[in-house]
Amino acid sequence: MSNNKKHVLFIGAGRMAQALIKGLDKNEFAILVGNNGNEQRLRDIKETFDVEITTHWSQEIHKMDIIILALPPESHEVILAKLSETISGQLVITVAAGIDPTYLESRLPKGTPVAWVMPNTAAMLGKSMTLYTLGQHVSQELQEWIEELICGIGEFEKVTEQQIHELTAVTSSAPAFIYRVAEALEKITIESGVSKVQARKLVANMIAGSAEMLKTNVAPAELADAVATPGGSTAAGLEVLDTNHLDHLMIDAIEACRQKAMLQE
Ligand SMILES: NC(=O)C1=CN([C@@H]2O[C@H](COP(=O)(O)OP(=O)(O)OC[C@H]3O[C@@H](n4cnc5c(N)ncnc54)[C@H](O)[C@@H]3O)[C@@H](O)[C@H]2O)C=CC1
Ligand SMILES: O=C(O)[C@@H]1CCC=N1
Repeated sequence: MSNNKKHVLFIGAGRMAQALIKGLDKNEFAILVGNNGNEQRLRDIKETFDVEITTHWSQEIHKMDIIILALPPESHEVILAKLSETISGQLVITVAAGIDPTYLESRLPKGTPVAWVMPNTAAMLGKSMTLYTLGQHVSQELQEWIEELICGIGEFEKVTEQQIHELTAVTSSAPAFIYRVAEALEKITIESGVSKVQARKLVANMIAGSAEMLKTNVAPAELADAVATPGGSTAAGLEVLDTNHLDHLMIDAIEACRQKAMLQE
């Protein structure tokens, strides 16, 4: 390990930890991964991502610069209590829905620098849309570390604590909504007699192209209008979506995510 690398400990080795580990620049960060005792999972991660693992993470805290909590929200209480016994100024980051800097600061020693980073699973391809916000004790240098960490996994925006509470559903949960849409379209595509591979290519590239169009900053309604030739076929499909209030369905789905995240603290 080069001494110039920042030493990062992941506590939690599930899907989000793995997405982040895959996306992070190993030239910048020396990664150590621990969990709550699933040693096979740790061995798999070591083999897959070529990182270090530990079965006793609490003994490694003093060597770390950054600690990333990639745990279920409800596991934080216990882990933060354990962490408090050994921590001495390291930066603590959580990626958990509903666990904000105020929560972290109230359970860690006074003055501990903390941050809330909200990525999505596209981190594993360096394509996450990540939100972040800082606690009260994060220096300019530590903020730069955080941005170095998250720029490796995609795009990011600094927002307020309240905004992460509200927008986790959009940037981190809603990818699952898009995958549901993709699943339905793939099924329909396969019914036309193309192979699964062809169906994936058609649907994935259609969604990727649409995302690129959105990035041009033209309004979604205008983009939809441009697809819907007057008197043409697309308008008939849009009418079905509008009559069935796709927008209301989306609001309800986002609200359900928000309510659940609030209950998890
Ligand atoms: N999956 C996603 O797309 C996103 C997840 N998140 C957040 O990431 C966190 C983890 O979610 P996933 O990776 O999806 O869940 P997961 O169930 O795949 O992984 C959770 C990991 O935490 C470990 N763990 C649980 N309790 C522990 C404890 N007491 N000590 C040490 N390790 C413990 C488990 O062994 C497992 O490795 C959650 O807080 C979630 O809100 C945030 C953004 C997106
Ligand atoms: O489903 C969850 O609870 C996590 C948080 C946002 C995305 N996945």
